[in-house]
Amino acid sequence: MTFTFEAAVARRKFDVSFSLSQGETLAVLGPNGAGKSTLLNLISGSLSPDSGHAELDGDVLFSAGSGRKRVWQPPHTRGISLLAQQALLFPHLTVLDNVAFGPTSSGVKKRTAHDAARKWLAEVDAAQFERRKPAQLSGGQAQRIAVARALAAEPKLLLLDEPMAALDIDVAPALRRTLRRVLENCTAIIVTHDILDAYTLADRVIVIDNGRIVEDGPTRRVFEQPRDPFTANLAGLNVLSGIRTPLGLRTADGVELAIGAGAAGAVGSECSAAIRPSDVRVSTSPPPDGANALPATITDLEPRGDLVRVRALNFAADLPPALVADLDVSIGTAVWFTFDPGSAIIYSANR
Ligand SMILES: Nc1ncnc2c1ncn2[C@@H]1O[C@H](COP(=O)(O)OP(=O)(O)OP(=O)(O)O)[C@@H](O)[C@H]1O
Repeated sequence: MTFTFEAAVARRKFDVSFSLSQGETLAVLGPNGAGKSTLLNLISGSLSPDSGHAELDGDVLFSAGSGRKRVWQPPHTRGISLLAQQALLFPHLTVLDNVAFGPTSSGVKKRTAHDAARKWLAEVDAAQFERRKPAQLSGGQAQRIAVARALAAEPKLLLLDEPMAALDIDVAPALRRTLRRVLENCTAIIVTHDILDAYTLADRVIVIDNGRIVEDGPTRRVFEQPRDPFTANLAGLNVLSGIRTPLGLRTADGVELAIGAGAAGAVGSECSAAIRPSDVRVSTSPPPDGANALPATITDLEPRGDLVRVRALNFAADLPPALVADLDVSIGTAVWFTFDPGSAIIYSANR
């Protein structure tokens, strides 16, 4: 089973293509308005592209554009289930009938559909709720039932639209554990704003910005070696981009930085370096040796746990509050960020 997708929607400035292998779980991340819902809508069939072509397991979902024979498969024949932020259960049906709904409407006998529904309810640890009506369930319980209902339809591709977003923070981890288990046997695409969802559920990540894919790769690599500022911010890393030099890299502003670790392309090629904000120091005068010093102006000071994030336009340092007080810095103060060569990792921009 493979899924191939290519679609453009001009009025939304959306132009994305990618493919997915059998059993792969792909996380889709990106800022608000990036095009994540547009992507899910195109795949599930609630939106039609201006041009493009998508195939699931050899079955054409849509085909449009010049030189292509127009194909449009309605949502219910695509072999795709969508799990939304809200459980959206049928209020008048019991939990069992809600989960059996997919199999029953595809012509399976009621008894067989109920057997399948019980199997899926057990799979999501919700067997005890089968006689209840949706109004008698908590948000977390209802979302479990929605997972069972989505899986009972035996989709070739499961779409998840921020499935944890509407849940209380204390029930999300249990649902995340359930999803981790059931997604092992599924091909799935999960839209999320949460890096933890991507780390725990996805083999691969794409980041969409302005309707284009700006990152695509295995989850760990994308977050450890981000190319895009949005991804770097999500991963809690500073990323500097520049040209590879024998010592490290030279930024576009001409600052020469020594970087001790990592592998990058040839001298003169484009590269990036990632540095944790907790590995960055701040001083209010230029360091005497001038090494690895980035001049900046503070744009923001924000509390982060027991540290304070001292932020400039594209760079940040996490410092203890007492140190921030000693430095006597505030928004608008000119500072120098410094870091040890060994605390940064360099990598090729064309990974
Ligand atoms: N119904 C619509 N009609 C016209 N344009 C739309 C419509 N829905 C979204 N858009 C536009 O398409 C672009 C992509 O929006 P989309 O909803 O796909 O982003 P998103 O990544 O899902 O954002 P969010 O994280 O805020 O949900 C945006 O520029 C948005 O304004």
